[in-house]
Amino acid sequence: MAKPVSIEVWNPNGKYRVVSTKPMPGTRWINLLIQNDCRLEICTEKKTILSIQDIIALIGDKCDGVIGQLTEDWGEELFSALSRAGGKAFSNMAVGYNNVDVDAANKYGVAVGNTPGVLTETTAELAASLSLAAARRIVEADEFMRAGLYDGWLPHLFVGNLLKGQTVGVIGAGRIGSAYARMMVEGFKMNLIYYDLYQATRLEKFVTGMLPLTYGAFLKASGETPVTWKRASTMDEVLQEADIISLHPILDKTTYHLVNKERLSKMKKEAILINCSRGPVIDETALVEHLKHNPMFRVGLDVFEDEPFMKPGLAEQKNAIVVPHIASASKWTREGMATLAALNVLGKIKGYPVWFDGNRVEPFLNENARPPAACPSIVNAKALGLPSSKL
Ligand SMILES: NC(=O)c1ccc[n+]([C@@H]2O[C@H](COP(=O)([O-])OP(=O)(O)OC[C@H]3O[C@@H](n4cnc5c(N)ncnc54)[C@H](O)[C@@H]3O)[C@@H](O)[C@H]2O)c1
Ligand SMILES: O=C(O)[C@H](O)CO
Repeated sequence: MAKPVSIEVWNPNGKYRVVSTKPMPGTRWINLLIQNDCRLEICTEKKTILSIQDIIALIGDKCDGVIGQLTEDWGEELFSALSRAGGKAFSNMAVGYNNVDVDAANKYGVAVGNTPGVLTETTAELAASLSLAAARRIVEADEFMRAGLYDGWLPHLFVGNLLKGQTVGVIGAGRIGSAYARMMVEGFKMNLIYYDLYQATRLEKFVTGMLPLTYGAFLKASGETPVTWKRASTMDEVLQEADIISLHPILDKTTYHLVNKERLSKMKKEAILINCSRGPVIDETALVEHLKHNPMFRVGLDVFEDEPFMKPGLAEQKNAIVVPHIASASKWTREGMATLAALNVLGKIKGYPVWFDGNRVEPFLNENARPPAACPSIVNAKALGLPSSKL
């Protein structure tokens, strides 16, 4: 028998029972659910990561849908419990869904939602922030200053890397990887090399394409050296050529330990590696060793292999900047993620179709208009045979 978990209840007489495993930012998501006849139960338990048993207790005997978090292990046990309770929808409040066993969800006919698009720029901005902080050694310099060690300007004090004219490498040039690439190319006039399984046509066009308004054409017209781009045919090409490399693929079997000991050794000695995707994309133990032996190599990490923990030795490395998985943490984005997650669950409960393009979710985010009668993004829509619509 599962232990009861503390909850806050909204609209107790609502017809549909929806559970959120965490309080989420903003109120729009709450209002949208209760205005649509949902009884909403928000888990207020103090511990950060809920266990499977906690979530089973939250689901209870009758539950129409759950909004959950990337820290939860959504597999056979939870989807069977949700299905037994009559549930048909689950949404992660995240774009990444490597914590979800989609095959198990398919088996129980549960739709799985995620929250693409709304976090693209925010996440890319954190990757850009980490790139700058690592290149200019901002965290080390801040610690030095606060420790009272600054006793005057010196020619060698905290010398870092100039970005302009250097090469930025992007691995996984999807929504976030492309947004980051644009920021670094446009903001710092860096040349671009990227690796992805697919061609990032819009990104390539942005950098140099033939249209009069592209960035490359603009630089040329202003008498500046145009930036260049290259699609690498192997990931190793990016590792060897780039001065800063930012990782933005999904986490799956093909990207687990994509950056390992051997690949680290192919990177330039003074390169910078940024990870705002998922921790296991890097072999973190190998990274710690690499940082120890290459003091001029720097990393900026938002995600970790055994989150919330770091591998032994990482915290002691001065050439590592570490932040606690905050890449999507801007107010607008987090409120938008909550809205998309709630609308995924609500849409399925109401029998709405699935929105035609998870890259164009803006209509759901307009606070002054009623959102489209659709689920913004359901990752297993095809497997479940759910109809899609532009409305
Ligand atoms: N740190 C954070 O807070 C944070 C925030 C948002 C997203 N993320 C992570 O970033 C990921 C990407 O998000 P997105 O919206 O850009 O997704 P996306 O699907 O638009 O982009 C992912 C890209 O990775 C590419 N890819 C897949 N397998 C690859 C491989 N083996 N080698 C190279 N490229 C490969 C895909 O082709 C795609 O272009 C998410 O899945 C999530 O895990 C993290
Ligand atoms: O996948 C995601 O969305 C992030 O990790 C949290 O924003």
